[in-house]
Amino acid sequence: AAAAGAPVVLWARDPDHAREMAETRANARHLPDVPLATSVRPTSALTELSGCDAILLVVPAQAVREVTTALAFVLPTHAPLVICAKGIERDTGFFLSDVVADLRPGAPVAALSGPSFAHDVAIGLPTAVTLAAPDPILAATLAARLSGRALRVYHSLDLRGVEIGGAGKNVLAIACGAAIGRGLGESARAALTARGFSELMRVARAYGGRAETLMGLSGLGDVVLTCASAASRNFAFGERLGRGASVAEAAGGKLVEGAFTANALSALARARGVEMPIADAVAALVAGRAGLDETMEALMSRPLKAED
Ligand SMILES: NC(=O)C1=CN([C@@H]2O[C@H](COP(=O)(O)OP(=O)(O)OC[C@H]3O[C@@H](n4cnc5c(N)ncnc54)[C@H](OP(=O)(O)O)[C@@H]3O)[C@@H](O)[C@H]2O)C=CC1
Ligand SMILES: O=C(CO)COP(=O)(O)O
Repeated sequence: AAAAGAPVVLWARDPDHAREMAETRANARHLPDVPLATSVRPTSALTELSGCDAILLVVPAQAVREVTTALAFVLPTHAPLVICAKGIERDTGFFLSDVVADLRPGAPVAALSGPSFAHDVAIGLPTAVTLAAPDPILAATLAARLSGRALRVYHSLDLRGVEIGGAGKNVLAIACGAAIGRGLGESARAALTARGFSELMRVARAYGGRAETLMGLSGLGDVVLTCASAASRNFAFGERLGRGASVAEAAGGKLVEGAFTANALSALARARGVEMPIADAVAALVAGRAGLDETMEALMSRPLKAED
């Protein structure tokens, strides 16, 4: 947002962290080698967001409800909230836009998603993402305001499709990482990526998402990035599981959104009669209901069918 020319209030929950960022003009905890742009003003006072005309909600998916609840007290109803997390609420199975709509009824909501490692964006490497909102003017306006020299923000009306692509790709990345960690090879990774993508298309269709959205940046684009890169926390988590680590060891204290999302995604699919065997397998793996070899065996012995 700062690179696109906006003055930015950067809220952090920890007052010491906000103070340190304001003093050092860097975020040593999360992006240590990237100086803060001069137009970024760190704070830990939520009330300082009340004058902002758009909010980027960049917290883990499972924290969206807590932070939105607090924000609802300070934001005017017309201020759009842009969800940047990729996941599904584990306890309720809600899409994140439904969590936000629940807490801020009638307020504008959008989602920003796509292939974009935070560090790449922060240092100004070329990146393209999608901003979706049901309101076409809001989607186009927010996308234009966030786009800059290095970050291209496309806009879309398909909020559900964008949310499903972002949440689902993390689950697929775990499957791909596990296959690589177990030594199953690049061909297995490609098979899991393609068949997993087909699962995402099916579940998105069942929830009203458009195929074009899934084939775009927030779907295929992010599947390609996350399933192929060891820099992805979800992929790296899967890779460590594949090498025999326990779930806790594999996570290593890092945020692994796919591990929180897999079960909820499987349940959403089942509720609409959609088959997602790869997501089911990841859900079983991260819950400790099945081992990796057993999971692969079950996937490989599924009845053959026409490719869909
Ligand atoms: N990192 C990346 O490259 C990308 C991440 N995303 C998505 O963005 C989301 C956040 O990921 P990421 O930024 O990496 O995660 P982090 O773990 O770095 O957390 C982001 C921020 O959220 C804060 N936070 C966590 N829990 C709470 C809470 N309960 N209340 C208030 N603040 C909280 C953290 O604060 P504190 O520092 O105090 O812990 C931190 O500043 C995820 O859904 C991820 O999938 C999407 C694209 C790229
Ligand atoms: O969403 C991301 C890139 O688009 C980041 O993925 P990880 O959370 O797996 O690191």
